Amino acid sequence: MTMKFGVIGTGALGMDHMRRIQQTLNGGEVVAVTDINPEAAKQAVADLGLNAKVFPDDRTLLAEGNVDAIVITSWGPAHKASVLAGIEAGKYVFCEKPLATTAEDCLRIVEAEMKHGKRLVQVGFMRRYDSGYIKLKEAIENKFIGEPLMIRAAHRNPEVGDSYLTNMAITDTLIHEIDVLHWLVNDDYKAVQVVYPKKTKYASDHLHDPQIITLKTESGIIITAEVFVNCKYGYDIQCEVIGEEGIVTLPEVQSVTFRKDAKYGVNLLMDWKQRFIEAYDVELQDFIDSIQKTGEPGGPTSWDGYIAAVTADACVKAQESGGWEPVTLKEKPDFYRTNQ
Ligand SMILES: NC(=O)C1=CN([C@@H]2O[C@H](COP(=O)(O)OP(=O)(O)OC[C@H]3O[C@@H](n4cnc5c(N)ncnc54)[C@H](O)[C@@H]3O)[C@@H](O)[C@H]2O)C=CC1
Ligand SMILES: O=C1[C@H](O)[C@H](O)[C@@H](O)[C@H](O)[C@H]1O
Repeated sequence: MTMKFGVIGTGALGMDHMRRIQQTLNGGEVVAVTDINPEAAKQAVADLGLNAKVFPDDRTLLAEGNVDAIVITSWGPAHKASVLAGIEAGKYVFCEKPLATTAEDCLRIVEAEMKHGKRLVQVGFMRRYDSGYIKLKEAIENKFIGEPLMIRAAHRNPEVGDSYLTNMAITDTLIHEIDVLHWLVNDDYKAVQVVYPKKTKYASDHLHDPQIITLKTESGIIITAEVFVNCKYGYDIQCEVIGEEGIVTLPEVQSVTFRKDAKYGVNLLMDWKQRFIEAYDVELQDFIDSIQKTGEPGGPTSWDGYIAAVTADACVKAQESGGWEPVTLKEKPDFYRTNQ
């Protein structure tokens, strides 16, 4: 049975997801699209050769698009309304990060999904599907390094534009580490702190860059995560878990080693789109397969989206205060207590 998708937001990632649904994955088809820029939606249909109808907005698409599921790849502030509309219509929802821009709005989504009575929502935290992070999690779960004690992470972009603001280092960029790192060690965050090292000359006047975020978990693990979005040299994601008996490190991106012009080295990526390209495929294929097999998506839930939002809120507060800020989560509902 082919899953009929409606896509809300036909920009960069929307195009990527439509392309993978149509050309790479099994069991899905894009039959409806919408964008606040209607020309962008029409162009997407033409460029991808879709047999899809363009709708004026998400609600009309849900009402008339004859879809089984929606993919939300609009701007973050628009996600909440589309997620709630999808749940109200009883449709499955794949929502790109963030689930919503505030913890309060994530709770509204949690309440709506629980009221509906079964899980409909998967959040696009694709690093959980990356083979490197999966290998890290397996090593930790198998006690290969003993108990994890510390994590050192780095999220580096070659450069960002003037529209990139200090808080986006948390809400847009670190949000990936916020989700994947507590999943990695199966622990909750307790408190966070942000410090600003010496600023790079390549950062806009208004932007603190780099930033170092320290996260403390309930079991006492200390995570230091560097966000450096004008590092110039490449798009570089690092993660090292230090345990009682050893260390496990996220594998480097595969590249040929070269010897040329009296140099020896490897190529680094410059574009985030390539770094987790397989994980994007796997997360969406899992969304399709899990729904067809169990009637529910199997990936990161609305509750994971809530955890990320609460933690991000604390980090943004810590950017201002310079001190430790608590991460205070509500009790996890049984509705979301499934093995992931
Ligand atoms: N998982 C990941 O690694 C990544 C996730 N993202 C997330 O994906 C989402 C989209 O990001 P990009 O594609 O880079 O942005 P983009 O700006 O390229 O595309 C967003 C599109 O959504 C449209 N849009 C905005 N509000 C809308 C609304 N209310 N209804 C319908 N369309 C609307 C815009 O017109 C635009 O065409 C963001 O939430 C972003 O955080 C983006 C990059 C990577
Ligand atoms: O979600 C993303 C991308 O996946 C990159 O990892 C980040 O660097 C970027 O800021 C954000 O849009």
